[in-house]
Amino acid sequence: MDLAVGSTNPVKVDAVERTLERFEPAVTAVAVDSGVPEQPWSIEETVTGAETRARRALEATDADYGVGLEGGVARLEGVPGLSLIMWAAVTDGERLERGGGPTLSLPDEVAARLEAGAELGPVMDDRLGTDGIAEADGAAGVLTAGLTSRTQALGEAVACAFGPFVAAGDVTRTTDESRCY
Ligand SMILES: O=c1[nH]c(=O)c2ncn([C@@H]3O[C@H](COP(=O)(O)OP(=O)(O)OP(=O)(O)O)[C@@H](O)[C@H]3O)c2[nH]1
Ligand SMILES: [Mg+2]
Repeated sequence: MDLAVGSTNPVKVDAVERTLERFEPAVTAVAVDSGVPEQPWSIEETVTGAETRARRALEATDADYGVGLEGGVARLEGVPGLSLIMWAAVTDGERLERGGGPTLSLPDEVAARLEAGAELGPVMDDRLGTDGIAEADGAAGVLTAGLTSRTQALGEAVACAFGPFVAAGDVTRTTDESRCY
């Protein structure tokens, strides 16, 4: 099974490879424009970014599926403050499915800097004195003290978006006698 991921961020590629390893996919990372701001500021923008990445990754390759992953922030109804959200989208060129990943609250001082127009990754790096936390544990890992990680969290979104294709019987586990199709 060939997959095209609409990002060259190794955390996103890793999330796809780990979640779907049972299908032994050949994964190609494709740099694509998400079509949304660098820092998505709503569920809608985040979902749209994931969808656009999935479609453009598939268009750029002859993969079986395009996978898009987008992180964003949003003020969620019923949840105080600003939340980190993440969404995945998977398309086979005809059908597109979406899945959400874990959500967590961002510290008020981080929220204030994002409100002022900053991007989450750089803000986290500045707070932690790191370089490229978004391509490592991520805010998801740091803010949960390692109980999860950005890779693991994004992997849950991938599972929710790819699952419908598996449940529909479009994809089967690779074994000696059968193959993904
Ligand atoms: O430290 C972080 N931990 C996270 O858990 C996380 N989730 C999202 N972001 C940040 O939100 C913006 C859009 O995210 P994003 O989907 O564009 O990802 P990205 O920019 O890292 O990769 P990519 O654009 O090369 O695919 C970027 O500023 C990301 O840094 C995170 N930063
Ligand atoms: Mg980005």
